[in-house]
Amino acid sequence: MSDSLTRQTCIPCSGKVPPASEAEVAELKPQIPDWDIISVEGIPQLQRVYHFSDFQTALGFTNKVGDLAEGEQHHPALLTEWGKVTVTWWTHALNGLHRNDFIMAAKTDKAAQGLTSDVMAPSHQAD
Ligand SMILES: C[C@H](O)[C@H](O)[C@H]1CNC2=NC(N)=NC(=O)C2=N1
Repeated sequence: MSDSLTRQTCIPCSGKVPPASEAEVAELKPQIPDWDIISVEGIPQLQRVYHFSDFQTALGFTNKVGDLAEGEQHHPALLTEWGKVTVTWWTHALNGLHRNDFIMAAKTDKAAQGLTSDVMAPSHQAD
């Protein structure tokens, strides 16, 4: 069993490193079930929208994600709106997805814990 994504750290990534294989994506995606894989101008990206009760909380979360990004030297696109933050991860150097993006998505989920006003699906509710 692989270690949880939140306990892993990003590796420095250059254009020489291959993007995540289909098998790797199939292994990693279930660990971040609330994220979508979208395609922007042919570049696959991980995206999730988080909901908050006001702008201040959304901005606080944005800054938390910014701190995470600086710590790992892997940076997302962040769109902060009233009560809402859209986070998008991909690896610019590869024009695609790398394990680093899945690690950061999992860490982003952890950073959001206790801050969001997302309505949780029953399958994700804690006992
Ligand atoms: C030198 C520095 O580590 C690189 O330019 C990093 C910075 N942050 C990055 N962030 C993301 N998302 N993709 C990259 O390829 C990337 N490269």
